[in-house]
Amino acid sequence: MDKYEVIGKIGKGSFGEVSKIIRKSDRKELVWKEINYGGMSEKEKSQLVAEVNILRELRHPNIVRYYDRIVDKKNAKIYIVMEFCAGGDLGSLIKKKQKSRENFNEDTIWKIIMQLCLALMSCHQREKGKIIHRDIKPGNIFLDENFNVKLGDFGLSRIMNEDSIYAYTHVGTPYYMSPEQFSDGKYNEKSDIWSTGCLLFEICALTPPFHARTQAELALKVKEGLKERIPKQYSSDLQLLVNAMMTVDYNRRPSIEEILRNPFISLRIKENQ
Ligand SMILES: CNC(=O)c1c(C)[nH]c(/C=C2\C(=O)Nc3ccc(Cl)cc32)c1C
Repeated sequence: MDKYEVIGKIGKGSFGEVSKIIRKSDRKELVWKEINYGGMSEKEKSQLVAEVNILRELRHPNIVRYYDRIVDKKNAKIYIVMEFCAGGDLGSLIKKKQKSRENFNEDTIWKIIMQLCLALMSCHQREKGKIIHRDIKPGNIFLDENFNVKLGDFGLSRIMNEDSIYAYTHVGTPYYMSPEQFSDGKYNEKSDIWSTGCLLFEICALTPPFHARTQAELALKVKEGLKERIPKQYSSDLQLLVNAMMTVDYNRRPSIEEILRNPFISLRIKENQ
């Protein structure tokens, strides 16, 4: 713990508090996420260790970089040290745009979604077995000082799923839950594609694709898949991509490889690289 100086809390990550820290050896700005494993079963604890080990090996410019972990046995806490993203989370940025009624320009949207697709590809195609995120949402995507997009909490959410007591510490309507998850709780890499489609819709429309007062109502709307068009200022390419990613039947929903093979997508990647 004394390798780092704590600056202060900067956010409530999905499964624990995030604080900004400074590494004393080189004054590098970092963050750590504090996870209290006190109430965890042995199974959950070993799953947490497995998830952190997966996080350690993920190296991609669009995935939040893992640096270190500290286990504080006395207080039953684990601190996961990760890269600092000065731009904060995409959720806050969307809220700001909503307030100022200012839409993202189309080029920025393509840059964001392409980086996310590249992050997803590196995890869905991982040779040691695909990693599924399960919790893609604006609050889990971070921006660095150059507006590069970083997917956070990769893999951690696998242990913190609905049957974990920790899953309910973070509230919020599951706006991005896929039809197959609502139907039979089945989750696969196509579910990450659905959530990314919902995210793309929200970046364009500055509001989630489905609104409901109850989860039951949300489930119905999601399974119907009926949503508004994205604002007409955007190209049909963008609308086509949202529609493809939000295909209700996951067997017909494109894989990340298919999305990145699509000409109007791959062209944008080349333009933005
Ligand atoms: C108001 N909060 C912020 O502006 C903010 C900033 C500048 N950074 C963050 C969050 C993270 C950050 O900077 N790096 C992170 C790595 C993993 C996770 Cl789960 C979160 C972060 C936040 C929430």
